[in-house]
Amino acid sequence: MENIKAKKKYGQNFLKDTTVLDKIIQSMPNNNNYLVEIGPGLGDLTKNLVKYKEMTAYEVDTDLISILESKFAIEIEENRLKLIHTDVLEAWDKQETLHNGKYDLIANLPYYIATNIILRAFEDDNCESIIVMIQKEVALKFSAKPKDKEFSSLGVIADLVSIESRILFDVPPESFDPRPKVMSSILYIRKDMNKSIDRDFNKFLKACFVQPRKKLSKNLSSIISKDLVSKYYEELDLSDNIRPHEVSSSLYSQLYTKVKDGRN
Ligand SMILES: C[S@@+](CC[C@H](N)C(=O)[O-])C[C@H]1O[C@@H](n2cnc3c(N)ncnc32)[C@H](O)[C@@H]1O
Repeated sequence: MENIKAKKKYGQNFLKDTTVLDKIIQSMPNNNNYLVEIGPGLGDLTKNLVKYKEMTAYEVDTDLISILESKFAIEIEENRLKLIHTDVLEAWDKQETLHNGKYDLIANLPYYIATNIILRAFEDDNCESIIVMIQKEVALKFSAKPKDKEFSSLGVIADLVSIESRILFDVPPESFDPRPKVMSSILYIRKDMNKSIDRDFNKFLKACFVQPRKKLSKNLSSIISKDLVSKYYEELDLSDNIRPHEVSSSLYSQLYTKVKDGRN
């Protein structure tokens, strides 16, 4: 590895296993979309991606930016790679999209903000596919289906915005330098470009799953009155004993519409 110390605060675990790098490249969707990478790090994944497509990479770490600028001087000069020095979440706050045109997001994400990044990518209307390395435990949540024990607010949202969401393969700690403490997985999500999610829906879901093993009705009564809970349960034909992970995504969507309309 270059003479650089990985920074914990930026979630830096550099992917060094070339077999895994090849497998990520093989997982790239076969389409004409532009590519966006978040956190190119030392550029090992970037080097492989830029061979196939024009792309933009967002990196927050100043030290890495100067390494990347000299490593990819030719690609930057030829406009095949655009390197943007910023916190990607701030970029999303400013411009709502990471690219003005349909794109796929490919990244080995910093674990400390991986969930936020995926949720932001769901809201970004130009982002079609998401192929990201994240902590396995979080990948299981995003790919879980109703009745799975991992089914949570993240599974509901992923289910509602996507045509497909699944784990492609696992990656062990030995594939990185430095090694993370946890197992990682590559998560693949193909969004349904006709669907979009109301930002407050996520807050509503968090309340529904606040005590995941308790009855959903109990969690709901912290945001609406018990009378309204009973009314909506009757209208949607929900059993009083139902637990949050047993409710389908479409029922959550209907329940949210009722709660929202009830407030207006
Ligand atoms: C897990 S490392 C992956 C590095 C490289 N892509 C690889 O696979 O070896 C995460 C990368 O995200 C960068 N990063 C962390 N927080 C970021 C943020 N808020 N915005 C943009 N990049 C960020 C880190 O500096 C680091 O380069």
